Amino acid sequence: MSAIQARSLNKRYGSKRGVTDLNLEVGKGEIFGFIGPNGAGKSTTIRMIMQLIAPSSGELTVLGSRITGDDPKLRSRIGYLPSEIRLYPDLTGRQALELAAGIHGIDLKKSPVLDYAERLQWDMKPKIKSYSLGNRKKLGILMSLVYEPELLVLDEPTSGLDPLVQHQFFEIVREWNASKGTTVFFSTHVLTEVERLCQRVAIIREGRLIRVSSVSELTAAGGHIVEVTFAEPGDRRDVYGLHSLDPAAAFTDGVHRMHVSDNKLQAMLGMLTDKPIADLNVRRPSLEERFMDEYRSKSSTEAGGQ
Ligand SMILES: Nc1ncnc2c1ncn2[C@@H]1O[C@H](COP(=O)(O)OP(=O)(O)OP(=O)(O)O)[C@@H](O)[C@H]1O
Repeated sequence: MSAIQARSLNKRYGSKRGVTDLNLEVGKGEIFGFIGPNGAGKSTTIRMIMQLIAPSSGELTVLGSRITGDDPKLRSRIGYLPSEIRLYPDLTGRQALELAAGIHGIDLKKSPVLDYAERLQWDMKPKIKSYSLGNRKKLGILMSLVYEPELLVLDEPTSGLDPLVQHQFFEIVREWNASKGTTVFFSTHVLTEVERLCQRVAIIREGRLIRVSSVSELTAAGGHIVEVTFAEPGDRRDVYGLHSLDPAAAFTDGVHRMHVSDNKLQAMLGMLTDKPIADLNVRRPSLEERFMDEYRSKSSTEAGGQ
């Protein structure tokens, strides 16, 4: 059974689009990334999953329940981290966490969340109103985990966290997913996070899903990046005819950079064998580079009127 299933899901805000014809399936136990630029529709999708806003049309099923209205029982099975956290300002961090645990009949002292608080270097004594953005975020993360939900829905969980804490957070999510089989659906702008953590990823742009695939497929399908520094200085693209294999071959800071499909790699390397090479790097594109490619290709398709 899927953890999340959307069929022809639409959300309009008056005449403005939120998301359009969204079809998405997230399997139970998956760690699923949801990426796209500002205003793409990530939070809109997440808010529909959390029943905070109603779809304009289409079907949405979460943990086997079709969403038709307010379903508090279903919501209590989902841990949610909103992009902007609003909490009781006069409670201390610990009191807020105790409150969240108590509502679900959980004894905070026996919960792994206290250990996670330490790993996230979170000070639970101050009042929430004195917390920095990062500390608020940590509290939000811990509150989403405290009652051991079946599904974690996280809207940009790492924004405002420093790199060490981000790393700890991802370790915790990975452990939680592995030990409890919790499904994780999270939105982010940080593609390296998706690459490190997710099995699959959906890319949304201007309210429409433009791709859903495994992270490895997305990077593998992108051919190879060949970066060459020649022993002779300066731009050698014309001299060595590099444009014949990649018309968009670039030259920056002494490095020639080509993007070639898998079936042209052999020809590219063959062409380089008799050239004076000082450094050569052949690699799969990063998710970020693939993501930019996806964007460019969709933009040019649309620009072509299709
Ligand atoms: N309450 C609202 N009223 C009107 N329009 C809205 C509302 N919320 C979102 N929108 C519009 O819906 C579209 C999708 O916004 P959404 O917040 O879902 O994007 P997002 O991908 O989460 O962006 P970001 O990365 O900036 O958080 C945008 O065009 C936005 O302006």
